[in-house]
Amino acid sequence: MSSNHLHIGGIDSIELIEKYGTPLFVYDVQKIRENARAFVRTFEESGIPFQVAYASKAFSSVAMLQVAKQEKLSLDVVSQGELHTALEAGFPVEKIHMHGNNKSEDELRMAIECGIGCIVVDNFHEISLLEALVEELDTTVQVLLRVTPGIEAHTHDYILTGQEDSKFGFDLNSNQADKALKRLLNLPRFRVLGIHSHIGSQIFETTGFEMAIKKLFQLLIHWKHQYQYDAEVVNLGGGFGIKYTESDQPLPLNQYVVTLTECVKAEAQRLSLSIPEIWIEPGRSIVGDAGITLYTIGSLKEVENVRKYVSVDGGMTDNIRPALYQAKYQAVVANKINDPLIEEVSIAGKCCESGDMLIWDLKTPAIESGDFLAVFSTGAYGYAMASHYNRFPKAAVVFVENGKDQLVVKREKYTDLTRFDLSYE
Ligand SMILES: Cc1ncc(COP(=O)(O)O)c(C=O)c1O
Ligand SMILES: N[C@@H](CCCC[NH3+])C(=O)O
Repeated sequence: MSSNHLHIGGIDSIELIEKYGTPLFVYDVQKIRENARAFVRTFEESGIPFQVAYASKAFSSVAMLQVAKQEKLSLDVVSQGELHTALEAGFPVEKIHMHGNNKSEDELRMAIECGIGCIVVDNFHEISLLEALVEELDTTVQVLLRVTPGIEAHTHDYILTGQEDSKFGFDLNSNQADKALKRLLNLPRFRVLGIHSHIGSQIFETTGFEMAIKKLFQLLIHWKHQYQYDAEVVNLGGGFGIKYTESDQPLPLNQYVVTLTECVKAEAQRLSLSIPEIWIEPGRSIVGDAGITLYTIGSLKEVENVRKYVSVDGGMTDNIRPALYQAKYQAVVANKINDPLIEEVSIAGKCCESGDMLIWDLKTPAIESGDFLAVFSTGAYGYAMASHYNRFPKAAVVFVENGKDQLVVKREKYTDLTRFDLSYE
């Protein structure tokens, strides 16, 4: 173990590189557990019945979902593939919630047939599909109604979801949500558990959540008076921000829950409504800061008086976020963590795209080819959004915990890339 090497979960990152190669995603499992427990513990302290559903879109793999299961979380899936992964992981199906703005009949059938806990209904087309399916399968289904509360959270436009002009959910202002509820209440095979709203992702302030809660409670009191309908569940979605760089100032995770539960209690009291069960769906805030990506540094190019490009053996294929959202990341040279920072470089990926840049203007020690770069907080929407662009095989994923490392997703081989190709001679 060298003191000049980055250690992750008590393990020397360079030893991990020697063992598994690069690019490599490494997750500190203890950190995942701490994040999950911060949410769960704070809910327990609030006295409000709750579910913390891990949004598996942030990082879905069998091992990850097994950790979520061990932490007694529920699960949010948005596709048949995510549901399949959950079932492979042995995740309790009654604790799985299914999302999606365009769920196919096949997806809905699979969800109902496996006994999913609840389907978050997004639109009228889906209600029709579900209606036919529950008749055909002679069964019942529990649903939440996803509404768009008309809140503009302060985050990147592409990760906003709660505004009126959105592809997700039933709009509150045009009475779509009322129409959907009325329709569902007339369908005896449907049990409407309550409502769902998700205002966006990577949100630091609690104001947006509080505004959403107020809007949702206005809806609940209206529904109570108008349709004698009492919601059992209010799902407030995910979106809790994490620290990527020094300029990010997220709240401690428990603080989000304290604010949400206090606001719920106050609204329920003000409107004389009983306190519903509160569900949340954090993804990024459970796995984001638990993941680090390790790369090998290859070519170096100096554009005189402009910048120095340092290229790594991954890039937009394992982390599309800088290209997609101008996301910023912090990184260190993993084999020189105590060396003085004397250079300023920009980290380029390996793809044939000028936009494949991971970090601009990073302060580093003197860099040489063969050094290793560790990019922090890549645990969410990194591997999950990985692609095969330029036919790069997907990276491997390793979990570290209690001083031990374990491969949990194998590195793809070149033969995996042509596995589905058929010849045309
Ligand atoms: C409906 C829903 N729930 C939960 C999440 C998870 O969000 P985050 O990873 O920001 O917590 C998302 C993604 O933004 C989402 O669309
Ligand atoms: N994928 C996005 C967040 C949106 C995900 C879910 N609605 C990100 O990397 O930040």
